[in-house]
Amino acid sequence: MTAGLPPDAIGGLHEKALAQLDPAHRDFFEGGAGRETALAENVRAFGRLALLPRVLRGAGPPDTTVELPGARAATPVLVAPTAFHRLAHPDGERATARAAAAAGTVLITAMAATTAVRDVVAAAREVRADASVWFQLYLQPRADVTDALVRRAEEAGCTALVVTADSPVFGRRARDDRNGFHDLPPGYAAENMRDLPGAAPGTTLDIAMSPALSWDDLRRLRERTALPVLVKGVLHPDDARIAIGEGVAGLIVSNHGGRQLDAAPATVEALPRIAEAVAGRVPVLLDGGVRSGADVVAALALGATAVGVGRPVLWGLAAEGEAGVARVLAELAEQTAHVLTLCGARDCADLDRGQVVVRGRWGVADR
Ligand SMILES: Cc1cc2nc3c(=O)[nH]c(=O)nc-3n(C[C@H](O)[C@H](O)[C@H](O)COP(=O)(O)O)c2cc1C
Ligand SMILES: CC(C)CC(=O)C(=O)O
Repeated sequence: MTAGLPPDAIGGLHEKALAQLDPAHRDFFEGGAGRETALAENVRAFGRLALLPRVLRGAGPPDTTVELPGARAATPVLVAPTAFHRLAHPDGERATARAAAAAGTVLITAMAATTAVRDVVAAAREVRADASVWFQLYLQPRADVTDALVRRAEEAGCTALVVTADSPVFGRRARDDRNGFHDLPPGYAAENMRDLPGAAPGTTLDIAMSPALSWDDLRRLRERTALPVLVKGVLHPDDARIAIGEGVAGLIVSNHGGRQLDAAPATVEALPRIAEAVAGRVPVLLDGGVRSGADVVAALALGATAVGVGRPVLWGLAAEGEAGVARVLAELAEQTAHVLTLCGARDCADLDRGQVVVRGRWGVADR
């Protein structure tokens, strides 16, 4: 179990998941790139932050709904895209989709899902007719493959596309190397990759990553879809400005949960400069290391419209399937509402940057 996690519902599910998962799959879900510095820092950076509550504001119970591209969410906690849910639980992405829909939040389903996007959206819509599912996309060097994936996401009923831009090459993950875990085991497949241009009928294509991709490819995508396009994996303020110039509908500040560039900063440390560069023109989301309602509220105060959670959802899924994911999402939503109330906030936007301070570095020295 990760050091420092409190013995709460999420911590309990984490422990249970670790005990139940096949060790190679556990390492795939838990691990990061290189020395796992970015992975650890994402969590630690939140731990360095404290919240300054406002008092006697007559705020009443907070309204936690957030407006997002192609979605209205009941809570600012979204499900970040993660691969291979059927390795965590036999119900896989369907279980995650049902729990996210029941929580009234957005599931960003992964291109590397072990369930086809049409089945993921159908599972979500069984629970809630207006459930929002976004499709996470790695732009493929073959444009006809990207186009086919986008058509699938559109036909399935996804309401936005999330282009992951932080993966010009696959991150080097020591745990996976040690375990020889580089492919899905027999009986599992990246179902979205089946029957694409260039694949023999019935077979799946490998997901390609390419350092040759550029903003031109993103522009090409935008010209071919009416769906809002968000870019995930932005850490540099200049990239945030370029993305806005390219007409993106939103940005996700992310270091891929510490699984790509290990030298990347903690996402919550990158957030204020991105929020400044964006200046409210599009929603800025963040993922990486969010483990509590206080983390969510700190990110909101620093300029995020909403956050994504990756591993905690996988812990819930591995431990208890749909019910486990539901518990994780309910816990984070409740904690968020509670912390907003304690901070005197009316809603998720009723916070400001001055309410977040760095522990040990705020106080006498700053006055
Ligand atoms: C097991 C695992 C698989 C992931 N797969 C993807 C993926 O296929 N596409 C993607 O854009 N991000 C992927 N991510 C990154 C997440 O979307 C997200 O950025 C990260 O998990 C957030 O950090 P957290 O796990 O600390 O919440 C993955 C993360 C994990 C842990
Ligand atoms: C299988 C990969 C494409 C999924 C991924 O992005 C990750 O493991 O971080």
